[in-house]
Amino acid sequence: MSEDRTIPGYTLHRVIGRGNTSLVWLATDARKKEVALKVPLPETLRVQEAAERFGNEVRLTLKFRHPHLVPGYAGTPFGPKAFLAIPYYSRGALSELLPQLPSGTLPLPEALRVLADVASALTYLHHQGAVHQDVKPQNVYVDEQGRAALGDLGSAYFTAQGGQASGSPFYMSPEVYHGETSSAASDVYSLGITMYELLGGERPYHGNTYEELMVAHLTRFPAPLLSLNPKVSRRVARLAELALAKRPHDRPTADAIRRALLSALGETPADEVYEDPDQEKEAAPVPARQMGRHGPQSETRPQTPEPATAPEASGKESRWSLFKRRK
Ligand SMILES: Nc1ncnc2c1ncn2[C@@H]1O[C@H](COP(=O)(O)OP(=O)(O)OP(=O)(O)O)[C@@H](O)[C@H]1O
Repeated sequence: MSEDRTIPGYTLHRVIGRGNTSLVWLATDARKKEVALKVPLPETLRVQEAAERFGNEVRLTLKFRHPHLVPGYAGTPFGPKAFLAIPYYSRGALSELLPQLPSGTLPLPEALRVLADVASALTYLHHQGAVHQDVKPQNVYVDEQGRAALGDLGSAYFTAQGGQASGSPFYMSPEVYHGETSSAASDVYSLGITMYELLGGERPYHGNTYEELMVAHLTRFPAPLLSLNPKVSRRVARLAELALAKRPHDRPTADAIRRALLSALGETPADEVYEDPDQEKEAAPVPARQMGRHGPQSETRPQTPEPATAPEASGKESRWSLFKRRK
């Protein structure tokens, strides 16, 4: 990515991050509001799988609306003008925030809150029939109020439409290591690893290579979370351990984890209610096949991308309704 890139409507200030796919700029929009602009790296545009991944992130980020998913303000999924505008989180990703904290970890109530927010985002995605596939602290952003948003939808897809299983080796479920299709339960496994990291202070499995990590995820069992942090409630610890079950159907749902985390915070969990999810799914099917970073190469031609520069804060995009409490 050349650093002289211009994006109409934005003033680019400085580069704040660089991932495998994109360069991230601090920018201001026409109203002088700070935003983060993700712009694909030149190599991303050259490699079809990487370009599809960026395009998928743009399309799904603009599509989904939930208070704990990083929202998309505007974007163009494909081509030399591709970009994605999202909120700027001054503290960076959670993985970057943790080492800056004196204890290297969040105080328990803040960790429970962040995890409850991520579990809430997953509950929403799973309710929509989608899987995230890359849940990890590198993809969680925490705002100044301590509320978390899950980002990086580049690997996400609707299960009904099919997609390529993928993930990050420290967080990837046994079935994905086996090359099987990922499901909501695979996301729950990655959430379980993240729970260990935030509540226990360390990841449950270690390894220096992909193979070592694969062996650990497939054959080992985690230490009891309470032995790492006795302050965690029994119910939350039990669910974190169950989230790491080797068999997907033995794992709890993201919603069960969300409820346990909120209960541990002393709150009465409300049901999450969403507006017309079927209409949403049918409204804009996503050609997100064969997007994986660890799976076999695509044999499927991607569908023709639709132009998708979304108006910023159009007012029509909020399909999510606030949590409602049900008896
Ligand atoms: N909204 C944001 N606010 C502040 N910093 C951000 C934001 N988005 C990304 N960053 C910074 O930019 C870095 C790279 O972003 P990210 O990891 O999303 O890049 P990517 O190339 O899209 O992802 P991947 O490496 O998974 O392909 C992050 O680690 C973080 O430091």
